[in-house]
Amino acid sequence: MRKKIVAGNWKMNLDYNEGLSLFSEVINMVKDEITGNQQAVVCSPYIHLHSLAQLAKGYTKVSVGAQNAHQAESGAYTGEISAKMIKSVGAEYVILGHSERRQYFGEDNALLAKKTDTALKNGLKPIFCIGETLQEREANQHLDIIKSQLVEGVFHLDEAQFVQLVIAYEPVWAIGTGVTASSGQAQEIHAFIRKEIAAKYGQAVAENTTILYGGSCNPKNAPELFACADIDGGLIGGASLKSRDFVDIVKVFN
Ligand SMILES: O=C[C@H](O)COP(=O)(O)O
Repeated sequence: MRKKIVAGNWKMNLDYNEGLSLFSEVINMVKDEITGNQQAVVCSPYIHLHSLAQLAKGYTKVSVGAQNAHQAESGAYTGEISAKMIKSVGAEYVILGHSERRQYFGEDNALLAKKTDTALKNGLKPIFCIGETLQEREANQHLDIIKSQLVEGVFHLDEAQFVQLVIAYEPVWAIGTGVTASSGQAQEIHAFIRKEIAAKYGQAVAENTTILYGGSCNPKNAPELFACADIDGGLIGGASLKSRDFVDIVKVFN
């Protein structure tokens, strides 16, 4: 049975104190309300990571992650943060390849392949994001785009490495727009992703890979999305900034 995960991506929001109080609320709600085996992951800005990891100690259903990591182990990269640093403060996950990193910071599949290698080498679990733009979908290129993101970004990994990954499908046109992919559209792509993983790593690996949906996911639409056979949770942006909404999404798997 593959792991169900709901990951919050705070993006560049919340100062230090705001982040700590939101996270404390999340922990308290998860402690009291989560009855299943699902995992809540909070991916915060770097400044919060150490404190959040301390607060999460002893709460096995809540983990902490970063939103990016550099591809190099260390060195003269002013302003950057390494995977080893992230791991050293107690984070378990790192988001890689988010469409905002691809769009605004020019991150391409080749760079993301290196970032994935470095994250894994340092014991972080990448939440590897893939997804097409509206233009690509309208041109009927979405399956090709998603396949190339997988092939060029993560299919160089051996099986032992690949099983550490979580994949997140985020159609770019659904991120922060209020337009969610329909459950049918999302399921179609998740099934496609699982089929590609099966072709590369075999059915057993594919069956055990957690594939998240992201893009305007909220407590209202999450139940229908998460009921789909190949959707194992969500990567949540805006709704993760409200403790009640985020935990209500986590609770879908109760
Ligand atoms: O990482 C999260 C996604 O970008 C989704 O963001 P959103 O829930 O605000 O649409």
